[in-house]
Amino acid sequence: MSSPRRNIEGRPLGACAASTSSPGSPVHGGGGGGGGGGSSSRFEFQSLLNSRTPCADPTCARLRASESPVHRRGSFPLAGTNPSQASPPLLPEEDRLDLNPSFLGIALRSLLAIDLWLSKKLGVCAGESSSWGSVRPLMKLLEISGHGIPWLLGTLYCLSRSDSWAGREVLTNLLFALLLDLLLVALIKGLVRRRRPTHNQMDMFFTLSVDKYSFPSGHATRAALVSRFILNHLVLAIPLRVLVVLWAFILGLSRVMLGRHNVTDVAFGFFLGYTQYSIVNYCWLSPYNAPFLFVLWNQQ
Ligand SMILES: CC(C)=CCC/C(C)=C/COP(=O)(O)O
Repeated sequence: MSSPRRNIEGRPLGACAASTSSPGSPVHGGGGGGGGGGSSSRFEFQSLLNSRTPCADPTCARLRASESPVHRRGSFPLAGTNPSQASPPLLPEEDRLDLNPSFLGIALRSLLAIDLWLSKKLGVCAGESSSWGSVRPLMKLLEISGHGIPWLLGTLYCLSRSDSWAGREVLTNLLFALLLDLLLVALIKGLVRRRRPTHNQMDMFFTLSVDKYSFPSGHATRAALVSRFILNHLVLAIPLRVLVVLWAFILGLSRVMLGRHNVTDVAFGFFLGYTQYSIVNYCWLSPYNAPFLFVLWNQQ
């Protein structure tokens, strides 16, 4: 929301004084009982508020000029004409606010342009006729390996078969992690509403309505979350650990290669999944803090 413009004294700045105002009007600080000298800035303030027509007087012209983008930065000479009233050369408040967004805006736009360009370049399996179209079936197999349904069903199945407390505890937390992931990804997708790349074919297996949006990649969040979870809670030999990390990385890359996502969707997905694991670890469910859950599993 833009704040009302202010003059150098921090007062609200409306449009300029009317060139149509009579010499006796308060605009000129003359006549009508208006004061000269010491009270001129008060009249200037009134005139700024009361008129939106172009101005002729030089003080007002300077005020107008200060509002133009060319003059905004570093233009301070807006104080009253009396040198004793000169304010310190501070940037008007709205100028200080505007400098950052414009820099951020340029940086973001550049990042998005690079993102779109790179994603299009990497989308080599986006269709059967694409340059790597023959690898598409393999990429789609990878897609299923990171889909929410197999992970949820697999975890529930293992939970029903688990006969140790330790196993149940780990699986309960994996289930919690998967559900939290689905919720957060759906929430962010619904809020951000970034469309999938135009070269994507929407032929994905079992999607939710928010999955028409691409930011962040749900497969990437799951890949990061699940792989971090596995590495921390399963005792695996080194080659298997490397395989888990490779799976997560290739799954993320395959989202861009299939044309499902832009690079930033996947990058943010990895970050989100990594962070989600920290949340799950922080809220770790155990028979001590969530006994009802474990009693429930026991009754199965
Ligand atoms: C229906 C369930 C349980 C999960 C949906 C899984 C899904 C289709 C996610 C979309 O992933 P991307 O955002 O990576 O395309």
